[in-house]
Amino acid sequence: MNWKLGIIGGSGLYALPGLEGAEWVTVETPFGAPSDAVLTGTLHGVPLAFLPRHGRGHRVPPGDLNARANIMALKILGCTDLLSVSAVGSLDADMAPGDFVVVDQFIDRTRGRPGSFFGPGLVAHVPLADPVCPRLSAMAAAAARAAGVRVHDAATYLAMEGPQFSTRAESRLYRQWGAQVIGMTAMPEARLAREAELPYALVAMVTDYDSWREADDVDIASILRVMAANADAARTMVAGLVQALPGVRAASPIDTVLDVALITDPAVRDAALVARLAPILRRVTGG
Ligand SMILES: CSC[C@H]1O[C@H](OP(=O)(O)O)[C@H](O)[C@@H]1O
Ligand SMILES: Nc1ncnc2[nH]cnc12
Repeated sequence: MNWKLGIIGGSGLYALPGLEGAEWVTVETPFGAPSDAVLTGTLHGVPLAFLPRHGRGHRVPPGDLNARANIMALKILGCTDLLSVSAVGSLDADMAPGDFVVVDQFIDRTRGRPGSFFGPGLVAHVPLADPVCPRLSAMAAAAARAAGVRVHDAATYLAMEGPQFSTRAESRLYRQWGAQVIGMTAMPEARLAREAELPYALVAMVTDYDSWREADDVDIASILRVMAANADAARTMVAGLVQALPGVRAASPIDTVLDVALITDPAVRDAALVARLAPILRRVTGG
């Protein structure tokens, strides 16, 4: 088995019961501490590493998430692929609370969040035209369907800064932009996963209709109710997904994006930043 699936659990998904050899592991990263310890173990023979995005008990607000540490921790643990699970509001009348939406595009409206592992002294420009992994997304969609959930196979996710929900005018504007679901966390997470050469899929669980639909104004109490039901379905989806993984993981083009993305001449690279990025650069530099 050459898969190791990293799972980032969003609002309502703070643990993954039923793992064999389950252990909460504390991981330090060169970018600081992730949101919490990482639950490791195997499920149906597949190694998993589960990180509750906001920490157990939901302590970290979206704008304070250390997404670099979260992604780096899963990279350090040897994850090959990342499945992210998030609660979202719907901007599309057809995407109803309780539905799962497999996101394939993003509009990033977050502000001031550290959005790259790279920086002065080591510049990389990874492609992001197709920001998610089609293979993992398709398998997650199939597993969600098998879990009895209504699934939408593609959608654009608008990442807002939060933590407040959108005004009605913002919500209407995002609909005009073609966004179909809205959340506060998948960016810069998805772009960092790409920089870390980790194929990433996002299953968004619809909890509400956001603010554009006046009859169904978003409120946290109803979100929490839907989230509880969604979380059970998400756990069933994960169990189905790991059982459907092919025995041998074929290489993905995302595994090697840094081969062409790193632009800084090795002679002038910043040694300290190179060292900080060791878990990501090891494959490229052979170190
Ligand atoms: C509890 S509703 C708002 C909250 O839920 C989503 O978090 P996540 O993506 O981690 O499931 C949304 O982005 C907000 O952070
Ligand atoms: N309406 C909404 N806006 C932003 N994030 C959300 N997460 C769940 N519902 C949301």
